[in-house]
Amino acid sequence: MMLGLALCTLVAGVLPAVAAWVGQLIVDGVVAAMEVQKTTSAPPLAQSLAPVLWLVALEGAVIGLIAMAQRGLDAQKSLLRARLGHRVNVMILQKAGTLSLAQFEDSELYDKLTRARREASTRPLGLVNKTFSLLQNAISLGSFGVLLVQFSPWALLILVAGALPVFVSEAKFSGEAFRLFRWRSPQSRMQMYLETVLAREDSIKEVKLFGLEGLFLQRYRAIFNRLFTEERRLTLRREGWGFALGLLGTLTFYAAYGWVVVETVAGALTLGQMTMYLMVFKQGQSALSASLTAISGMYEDNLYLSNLYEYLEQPVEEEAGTATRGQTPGDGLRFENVSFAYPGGKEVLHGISLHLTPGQSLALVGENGSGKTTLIKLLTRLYSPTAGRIVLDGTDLRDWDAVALRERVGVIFQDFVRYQLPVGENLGVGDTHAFDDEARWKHAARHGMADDFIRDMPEGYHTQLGRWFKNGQELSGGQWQKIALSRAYMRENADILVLDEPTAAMDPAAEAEVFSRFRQHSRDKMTILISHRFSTVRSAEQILVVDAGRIIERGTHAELLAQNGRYAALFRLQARGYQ
Ligand SMILES: Nc1ncnc2c1ncn2[C@@H]1O[C@H](COP(=O)(O)OP(=O)(O)OP(=O)(O)O)[C@@H](O)[C@H]1O
Repeated sequence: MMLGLALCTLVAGVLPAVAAWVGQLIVDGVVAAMEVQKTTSAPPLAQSLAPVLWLVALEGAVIGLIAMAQRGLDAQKSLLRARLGHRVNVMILQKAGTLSLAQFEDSELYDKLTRARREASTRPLGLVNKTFSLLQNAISLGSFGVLLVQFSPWALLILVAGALPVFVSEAKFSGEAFRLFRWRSPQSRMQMYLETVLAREDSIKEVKLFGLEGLFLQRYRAIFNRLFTEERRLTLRREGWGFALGLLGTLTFYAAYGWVVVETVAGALTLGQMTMYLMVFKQGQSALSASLTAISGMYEDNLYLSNLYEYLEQPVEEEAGTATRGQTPGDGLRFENVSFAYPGGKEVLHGISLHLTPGQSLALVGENGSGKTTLIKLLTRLYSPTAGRIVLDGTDLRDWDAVALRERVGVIFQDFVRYQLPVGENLGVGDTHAFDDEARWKHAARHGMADDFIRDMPEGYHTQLGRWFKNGQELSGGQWQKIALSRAYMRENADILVLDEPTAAMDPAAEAEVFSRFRQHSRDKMTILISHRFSTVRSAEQILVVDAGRIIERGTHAELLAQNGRYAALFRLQARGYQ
């Protein structure tokens, strides 16, 4: 493809000069033929016409070739655009996959990612296109130069002098445009966010009911107006200067025009040469300004690409661990004096210690924001403790091989993802090895109590979920939770199962059933359950009460009731509600 591009560029670059030269031959040929026809001993008309007509045909052929090369260039460029855009997008997404959760939550990095994505498909291609356009125009310019120098080297100089000021101002404004783009990037992100809220099915319900359209749209407009003021200022200045300095180009053209006319009338140039020089000067001017525009455009593209490089070169945490087995298999999971603060935040977990042996069940209870989910994020190594350590089978989590660890832990978070995919694949994501395995989907769905309603769906396990795609079905909150639960059952090899509020949206009968199945299924596994419902928590072998990042009570349900502390108080409160 690159070879084709280079060839077409060469042809499209050289031929315009050839066309101008043939044009000169034609005019001179015509003038000569007319002279001959005026004499008394004129040969037959056809004889004088033939050479000129051949030249006309040649000119036609050259123009045809230029058109062909130009088309060839366009076709190859648009294919390149598709491929290059895709390649860059894949690079961006691949990189996103290696970033840690903490990096994702860092707004500055997120900003880089969004900016990179927004410019991804256009800038790299722009750079390639401009390189070829520069090459093509430089070749044209070179060949025009060869012709023009024969008239006068001064003409060449005038040509260059006329174009330079526009170039300098363009380069300056490119830099300014880029700085503006960077400056407004947080606001643009807010705009994108508002667009999402106003136009996506998952938020539109609330937006409508609360009547937020006007409010959000107003905010959207306000951001636009603020950004637009800056943009208008820059555009007006850019175009104003472009026009004023561009006039210089027109001026030099007409000066050269006058000069060529004078020379022709004085007899130094033939009519054909005059036509050729005018054409060469005109086209040379546009080739030169196209080259210079390409250079300043390349500079601008490079500025934007620097943002892409910055993002791609973002250091990622090394996954240094290699252990696939623990030092003391069967020891289970230990938190040893673990404390944690989110990056840039204050400490949210303080000195947490716990021990969970294989086959044991643990429940975490505590107020909103007490740190339960955070504890699970540490266990799954989405974050690392700021102090203390977490040990699985005698080996620090940090020393575990990432894949081996992932295989052992199955987690369903409160805010599990509702994939806009067929229902079967929504289960399959629970185990990438069995992503397409229908038998495993069904097995998991039976455990998670999702099998019944899935079979009633129009296309069973192949029914599309969500509203983004054709025939997508929406599920109820409880049904979604059953899907999430089944997803956890897909992880057959995991021996640590974590459910973070898995049944909040289920009806009581379903919830009771879910837990009796869960216990049966996970007899030999370690289970951690987070719930605000004491009916689900009470049967756990170990219950931890978390308060403001500390474990304040621990024991079985009976022990905790006997202690008559926070747990007992909360339990009675909830029990009273049911009486
Ligand atoms: N990504 C985050 N970055 C910074 N702080 C966070 C983040 N996630 C949670 N926090 C803070 O950490 C604390 C504990 O949050 P966590 O989600 O662990 O609570 P929780 O006990 O699971 O609450 P809930 O019962 O509401 O689910 C809260 O004060 C919260 O503001």
